[in-house]
Amino acid sequence: MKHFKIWTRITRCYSTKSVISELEQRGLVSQISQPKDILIQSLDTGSKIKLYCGVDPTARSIHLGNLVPMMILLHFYIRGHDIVNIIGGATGQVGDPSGRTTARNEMLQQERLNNVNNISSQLKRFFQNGKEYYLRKQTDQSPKLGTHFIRNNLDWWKDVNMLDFLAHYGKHIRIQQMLSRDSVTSRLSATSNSKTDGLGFNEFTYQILQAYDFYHLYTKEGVSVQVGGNDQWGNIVAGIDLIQRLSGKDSTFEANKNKKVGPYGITVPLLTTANGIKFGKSAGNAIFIDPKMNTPFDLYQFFYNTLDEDTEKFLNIFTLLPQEEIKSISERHSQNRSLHVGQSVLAKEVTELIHGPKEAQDAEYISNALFGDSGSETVDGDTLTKILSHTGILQNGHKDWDLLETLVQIAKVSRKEARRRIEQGSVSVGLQRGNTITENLSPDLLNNHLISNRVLILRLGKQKVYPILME
Ligand SMILES: Nc1ncnc2c1ncn2[C@@H]1O[C@H](COP(=O)(O)OP(=O)(O)OP(=O)(O)O)[C@@H](O)[C@H]1O
Ligand SMILES: N[C@@H](Cc1ccc(O)cc1)C(=O)O
Repeated sequence: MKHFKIWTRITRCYSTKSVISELEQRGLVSQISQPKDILIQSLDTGSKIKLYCGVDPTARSIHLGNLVPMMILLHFYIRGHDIVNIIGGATGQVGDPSGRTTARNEMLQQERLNNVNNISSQLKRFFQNGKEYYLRKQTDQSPKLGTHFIRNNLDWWKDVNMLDFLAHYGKHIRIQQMLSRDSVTSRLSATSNSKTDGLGFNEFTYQILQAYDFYHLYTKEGVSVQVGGNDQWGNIVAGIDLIQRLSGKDSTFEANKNKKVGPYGITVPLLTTANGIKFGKSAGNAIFIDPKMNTPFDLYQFFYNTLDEDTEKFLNIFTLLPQEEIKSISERHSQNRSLHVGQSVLAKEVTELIHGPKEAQDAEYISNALFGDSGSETVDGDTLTKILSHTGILQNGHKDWDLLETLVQIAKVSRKEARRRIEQGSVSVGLQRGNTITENLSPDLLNNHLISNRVLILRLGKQKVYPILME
C-alpha cells in the first residue's frame, strides 16, 4: 500500500468558496428551505450563524449515518460558525416515527440516561477531533473556529406544563400540516393496508416537540439553521412554521429583532447501503463511533472495502480534503483500481477524523500487515503484536489448542467443516499469506508459528483473518 501526499494549500480552498456551494458540490445537501439566496447572501457577506442538529439517545453510540449531518456542521464550524448538538433526553422518550415502519421498543430510563451521556461525550470528541484534524492540516496562521455546545432538550421540556403549552402554542400548530407529513402519511397508509399496528399519539406529536426545540433554540440561543437527515425534513419544516407563526406574536422575538438569518432547514441525503437501505440503528447495519462497539480498525476496514464507485462520494462526504485533491486522488484511483488508492486515503482520513492520528496510523499498519500485498515482508512482529494488543481486536486463544480446535473456537466452524477446510488448503497460519497448512497441527507445531511468542495469525479462505493471543 502506498502513502499519498495530500492536504496541499488547503487554506485558500476554505476561505474563498461559499460554504453552501461547497457543501452542494460535495453531495452533502439534499434540500435547503427558502429563501435560500438570502441565506447564501448573508453567509457570503460574513454573517456568523449558529446551527443545530439533534440526535435521540436510542442507542449507546452514534453511527456513520448520523455523521453525515454532523459533517455539514463541521464545515460551518471550521469557518467560524457556532454549533449546537441537541441530545434528545425528552424526544427520546417519545420516539420519532420518521423513516420507520413500526413503533420503537420502550427503553429503560437508566439506559436512556447512559446513552445521553455517551452520545454527549462522543459529539464533544467528534468536534474536538474535527478541530484538531483541521488545524493539523491547514496553514492559516489565525484560523477562526466556532464554538460547540451540547444541550439536552429535557432541560427545557421538564419545565413545560401541558396546559400552558396547549394554550400558548397549541393554537399555532395546524393539524392539517401535521397530518400531511411523510412520517405520518406513510404510517397511516401502512396501517390501512393492515401492515402495521398504527401510529401512536406520542409518535404523532413528535414533530411538535422537535418544532418547539427549534423555536426554543431560535429565540433563546440565536440558532437560525437546523440540519438533519432527509427523513427529518417534515420535523424541520414544522419548526420553521412554528417560528414564523409566532414571530411578532411573542415577546421573546424582541431579543432577536436584529437577527436577519433564518429560520432555515438543511437536510443531507440519507446514506444507504448498495441495495438502498438507510444506514442506521433501525436497519441494524450501523457502524458505530464507539471504539468498543466498532474498533478504529473496523472503521478503517469498512472504508477500505468501499466500492470503487462510492469512493469519491465518500471522500467528499466524510473528509475535509479539498475537492481538487479528491479529484486528483480519484484520477489516480481510476488509473489502477486494484491499488485501492482512493480507499486507502479514505480509510486513513476518516479514521483520523473520528479517532485521531495515532489510531489511524495503527489501523493502517495492521491493515497493511494482514491484508497488504507486501505487508508481511516489511512488518515487524513485535510492533504488530504491540499494536494488535492495544487496539482491542485480538481474540483470546490457548497455547494447548491444536489447529482444529483453534478453528472451531475462533472461526466458529464445526469440527467437520474445520477439517474439510484444512484438507481443501484454505487455512494458513502466520504473517506470510502463502503458508497453507493441509493437515491438523498439534499445539506444539502450531506454537511454532506464533509471532513474538504470543500472537497467531490465522487465515481462513481469502477474506477472513483472525489475530489471536495464545496464552
Ligand atoms: N443513514 C443516514 N444518512 C444520513 N443521515 C442520517 C442517517 N441515519 C441517521 N441520520 C441522521 O442523523 C440524525 C440523528 O438520527 P437518529 O438519532 O434518528 O438516528 P437513526 O440512526 O436515524 O435512528 P433510527 O435508525 O433508530 O431511526 C438525524 O438527522 C438523521 O436523519
Ligand atoms: N428527530 C431526530 C432527533 C432530534 C431530536 C430533537 C431535535 O430538536 C432535533 C432532532 C431524529 O430522530 O433523528
